Amino acid sequence: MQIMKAMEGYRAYSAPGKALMAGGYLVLDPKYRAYVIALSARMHAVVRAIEPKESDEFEINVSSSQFNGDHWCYTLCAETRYLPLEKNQKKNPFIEMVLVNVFKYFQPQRASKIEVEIFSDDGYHSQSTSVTKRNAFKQFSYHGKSITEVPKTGLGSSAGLVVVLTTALISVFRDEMDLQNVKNLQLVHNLAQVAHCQAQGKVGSGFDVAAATFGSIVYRRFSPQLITNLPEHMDPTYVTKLQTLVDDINWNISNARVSLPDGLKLVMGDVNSGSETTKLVSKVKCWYDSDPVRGLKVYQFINRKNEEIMTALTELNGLCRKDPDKYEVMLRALDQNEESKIQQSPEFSKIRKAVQEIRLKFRQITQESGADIEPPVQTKLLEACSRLKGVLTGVIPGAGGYDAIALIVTAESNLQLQTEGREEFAAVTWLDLHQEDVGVIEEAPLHYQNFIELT
Ligand SMILES: Nc1ncnc2c1ncn2[C@@H]1O[C@H](COP(=O)(O)OP(=O)(O)O)[C@@H](O)[C@H]1O
Ligand SMILES: C[C@@](O)(CCOP(=O)(O)OP(=O)(O)O)CC(=O)O
Repeated sequence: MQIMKAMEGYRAYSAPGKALMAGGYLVLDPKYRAYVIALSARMHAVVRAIEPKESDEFEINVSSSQFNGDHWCYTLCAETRYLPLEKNQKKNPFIEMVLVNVFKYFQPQRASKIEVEIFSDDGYHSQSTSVTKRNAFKQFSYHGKSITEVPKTGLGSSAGLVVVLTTALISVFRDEMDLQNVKNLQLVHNLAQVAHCQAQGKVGSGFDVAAATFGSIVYRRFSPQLITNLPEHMDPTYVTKLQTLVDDINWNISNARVSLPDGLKLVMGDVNSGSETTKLVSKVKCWYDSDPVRGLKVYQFINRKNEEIMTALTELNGLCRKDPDKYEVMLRALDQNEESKIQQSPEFSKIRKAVQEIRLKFRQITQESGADIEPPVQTKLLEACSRLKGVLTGVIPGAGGYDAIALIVTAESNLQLQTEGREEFAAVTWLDLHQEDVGVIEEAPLHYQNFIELT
């Protein structure tokens, strides 16, 4: 009772990370669709508005205490058109751009102090020297370094942060924030895309923000001009243009919810190095532009294969509902690595063949563009993985490179056990993650209290 009282006025939200299983590079163009899996690693925000304030200045304190006690303290007010100022000139462009856009969109007048606590699940960062703290509901890792210094695994921490923080702040300005309501999700998504693009200083495809909002989806992007056409923040027309963009314009994105077929799960293996997506993207763009006719042909080929994968996954979803016995036999064949039986399943064969063809094309692009999309060491690793029991297929998700690998495997398989002590898997840490259907959700504020260090 005492605790419940102390939690009054708090709200909590979480949003998932992502793995782009099919559609890397192509998804930058609205012509092509991508298959995006939302992950169980989540970013969390607990928010409380303490009203009202004597002055007309809002004060927004954001803390991320897992990262050596990181915190940012912003002030802003209507007179300065909600330009956020950080007390100690500490930079966090993602937090800053969320504040700019949410405040400009809502134009709140009655100043208040707002406190937000950010938490992030383990999957987002390498955990080498962290300390675990837990309560009865959740546990988080605490690092001795600041957020910019802890190595990332590439699951989309900034997109998760932007989505969850946007949601938390909207909940301060809106009484109703039901996240089952599509309109509310669209509001979160649109504001978060604008903030994320502005913070990154570029317009990516936005699949990470879409997955953090909507969950596992087949995604088609918005036209980049929707965001690049916005004027500067201080332009007097920014507010109305932002409001129109967020509320009235059809972004034409696709975000149809998907789920891996029953009995299959996603496994991610961190290879502990990482790649710079921006550099890879610009090298691939140069390659494409050097011969656009050929580039288009290659993209169209890869796109057909991406679509084949998506169709086969849908067919598997149907099969496991219509003929669960047959489906079960197929899964057991995968579990036992019985090649002749696996080949009798047209869906499994289609997925494996399409992935092989896509990977082959990306290896060619790797050679021709100099962008390490599938470097030989990752090819070797994926080949070794494909020989393990229970593995349907595997890719280097997203932009590829030296990032984590993603495998689709049977729910029963245990890769940790199969790979332990084996030389060819020495570089891999299997991440404790799974696919999740849903995007941003409301959480119980009570679950984020009184964390105790494990000894
Ligand atoms: N837990 C967190 N607390 C505060 N800021 C965070 C957190 N996680 C991510 N960020 C912000 O996102 C940035 C990382 O974004 P980015 O380089 O795009 O990585 P990613 O690929 O994981 O999204 C950090 O430098 C920081 O500004
Ligand atoms: C090349 C891309 O299509 C996919 C990149 O996927 P990653 O998952 O590698 O992305 P980051 O988290 O931004 O590093 C670019 C894009 O879609 O924006």
